[in-house]
Amino acid sequence: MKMREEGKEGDEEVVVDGGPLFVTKEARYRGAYKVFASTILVSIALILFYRVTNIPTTTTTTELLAWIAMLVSEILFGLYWIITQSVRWRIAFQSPSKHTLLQRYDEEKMPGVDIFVCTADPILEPPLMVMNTILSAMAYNYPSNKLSVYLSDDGGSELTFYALFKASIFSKHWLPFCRTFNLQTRSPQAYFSPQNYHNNNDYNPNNTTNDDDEFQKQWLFIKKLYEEMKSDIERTLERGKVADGERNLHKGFKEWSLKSKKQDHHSIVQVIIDGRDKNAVDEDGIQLPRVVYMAREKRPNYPHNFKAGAMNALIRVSSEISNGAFILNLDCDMYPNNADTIQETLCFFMDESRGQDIAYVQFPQNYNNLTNNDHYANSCLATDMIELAGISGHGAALYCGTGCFHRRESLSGAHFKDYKAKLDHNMMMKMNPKVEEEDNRSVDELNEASKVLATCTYENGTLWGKEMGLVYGIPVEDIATGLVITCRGWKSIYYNPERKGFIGVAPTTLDVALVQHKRWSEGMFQVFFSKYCPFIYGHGKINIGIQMGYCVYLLWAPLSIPTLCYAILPPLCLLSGIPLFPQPRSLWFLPFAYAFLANTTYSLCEALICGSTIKGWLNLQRMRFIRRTTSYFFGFIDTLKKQLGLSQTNFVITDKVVTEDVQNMYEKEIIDFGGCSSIMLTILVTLALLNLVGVLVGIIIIKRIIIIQIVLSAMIVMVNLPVYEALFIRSDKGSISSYVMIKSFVLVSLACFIATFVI
Ligand SMILES: O=c1ccn([C@@H]2O[C@H](COP(=O)(O)OP(=O)(O)O[C@H]3O[C@H](CO)[C@@H](O)[C@H](O)[C@H]3O)[C@@H](O)[C@H]2O)c(=O)[nH]1
Ligand SMILES: [Mn+2]
Repeated sequence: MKMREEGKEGDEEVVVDGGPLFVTKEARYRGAYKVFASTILVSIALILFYRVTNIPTTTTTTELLAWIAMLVSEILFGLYWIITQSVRWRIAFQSPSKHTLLQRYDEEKMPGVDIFVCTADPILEPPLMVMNTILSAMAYNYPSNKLSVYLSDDGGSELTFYALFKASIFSKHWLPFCRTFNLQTRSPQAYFSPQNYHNNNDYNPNNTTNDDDEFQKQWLFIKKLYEEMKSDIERTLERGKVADGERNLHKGFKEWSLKSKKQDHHSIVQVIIDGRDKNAVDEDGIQLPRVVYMAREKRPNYPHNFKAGAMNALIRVSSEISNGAFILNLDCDMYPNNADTIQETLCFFMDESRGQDIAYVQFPQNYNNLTNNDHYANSCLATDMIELAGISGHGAALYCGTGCFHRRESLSGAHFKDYKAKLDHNMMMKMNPKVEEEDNRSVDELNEASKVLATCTYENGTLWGKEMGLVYGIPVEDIATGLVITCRGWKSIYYNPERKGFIGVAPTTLDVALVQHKRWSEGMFQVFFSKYCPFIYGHGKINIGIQMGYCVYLLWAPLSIPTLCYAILPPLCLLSGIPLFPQPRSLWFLPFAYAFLANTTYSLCEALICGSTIKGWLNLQRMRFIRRTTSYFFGFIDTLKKQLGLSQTNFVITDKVVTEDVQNMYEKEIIDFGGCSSIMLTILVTLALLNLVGVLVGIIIIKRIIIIQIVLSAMIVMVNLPVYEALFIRSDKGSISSYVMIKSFVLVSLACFIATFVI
């Protein structure tokens, strides 16, 4: 097949053999979806019409207020529903063709790729886990002289440095092993886990025949080496410092000879494996990729801007050392799970006709520790398979902070039109891409030259964090940065391949899950409130579908308000006999029933299509309720506080360590309420009890006019069954304390008293 393409500049024609490097397909049945969505839109309109035309005029002010609160809630729910539509109109799937890429470009023409791994705390993020990410990144199926792996350590810890040093030694055996047996899973921990042998075709001792002696021997040997590295790293972590004897093994340890604290130390850059060194080879004599350790300078009176600050320092340091044309950004727990991912991704960037304007390629976040029914709803199946692909249908992707490949120029701040002009200029001048001059500096010189770029003062008076690099001041630096890049005229790709590209660790306690969602909802609402609000900042720059797509997430926090209204007002009004919904006999009942049933059925079907179970879907409904009434609510309050200048941006790191009893509870899919903050639990329990009382009272004094309220409260009771269990039946560590129970009882009694007797 031949593809002809008009050269954009002049009359030159580019003729490419073998077709494009990737194709985009759109999902079918979108027309049917639009028809369905219009019926819901009609029912929303009818509901609002009913609310407005039936405002109670002859009754008490309380009733009037309750009615107005319901009206406002329904307006907000309705608006949010409308916002979530654009991501369901045009769902795009991408398929790259790496074989075409490999035919067209040989190794020499492949661009440099720099991989950034961020870690921040050796206790919350165990160095062994981080090293598994590093090792699988080093083991990518990619010419090693074009590959550099950077570890940013915001913990500034010699323990992490020690682990990296150990991993660099182990890699000399690990990389040849991966290559020889063509493994796909290249994180040693994942490869050696029993699970892997179950669901992977990778060469392994269980499915090889007897004549594979060589493999068996190697496997045992490598496994032993891995176990040794693991115990060295873990022993050192337990001891809390590197043994004196081992400090002499690498001169980098000298950096810690002065007293240095996590938040107070000078900048450290150590090239651990020098990609140019002819002696830096693995056991097969093949060149190793470059490995660099960086801990940027931290001083108590300098804001360090969390992960965004670390990334920006990495951008600068890497530009000094390797200056790869593409950058892969990984959280320390997200290990590469497919050895060919780089080649697949380059298909997007290097496609002759559509590649130029692509700034980044984002992969979905996947986890390897989910339970069957995913009881903390960590997996976001519909988000990954539909919503993000839906934004992609409009030509953009959300940058989600990990599992994302960037073009160096766009991440550093270039506008697409400037980039394009430069590119066209170079083409016109028939200039070859600048041939990199051989860098003759020694490792020590490189370290020293790079250190300067990672100091606290380096960014003073520069545009870093504003116009350059990742955006500062927002806890979801990733989302904000992606939006800014998109508004600079770049396109981006969301790619969800069949074999997962990256796999990380999902929260295993309710507390961690809720704290994470609080940071996200708060951060995203801050984006909405900031100058980056997609409707304003993006106006005229990105299409409305993308603007709406961003707001699906940016508006999580305010969604807490109508949800709380819906969870509090109906049961309270039940107690005082105030009807808030039309009677079942009235025709107005229909739009309410339809909107509810149709939406629920749709969401269930969508979840099942995306691979969820029915129980998993129910769990998602529960977690949504819990998140909206706690995490999002606090995210909402804190955003307002921040707008008023009462609080500052914070970043609570997700704990990635799992103790044994937590793990046991998690595997049995029992919700661990134990560690949750008492105020979040009080809200949860109060709402659960209030609705329980509502249902009971409703059933006793059953009146037709309040049937919808009873059903609504009954739904909330159903969703909250595990809460009652943790209150009244369980007595383990993960149950709810009697302190919280008493507080909530008092609150509910007070509310009931007021509702029944005062109103
Ligand atoms: O001061 C900091 C804080 C965090 N991190 C790193 O940032 C990453 C993400 O932190 P984590 O606690 O795991 O947060 P998550 O909620 O799991 O992360 C998601 O959400 C974040 C924004 O809220 C993004 O930065 C992440 O990329 C995205 O995966 C980790 O590798 C951390 O080591 C730093 O490097 N420096
Ligand atoms: Mn994480």
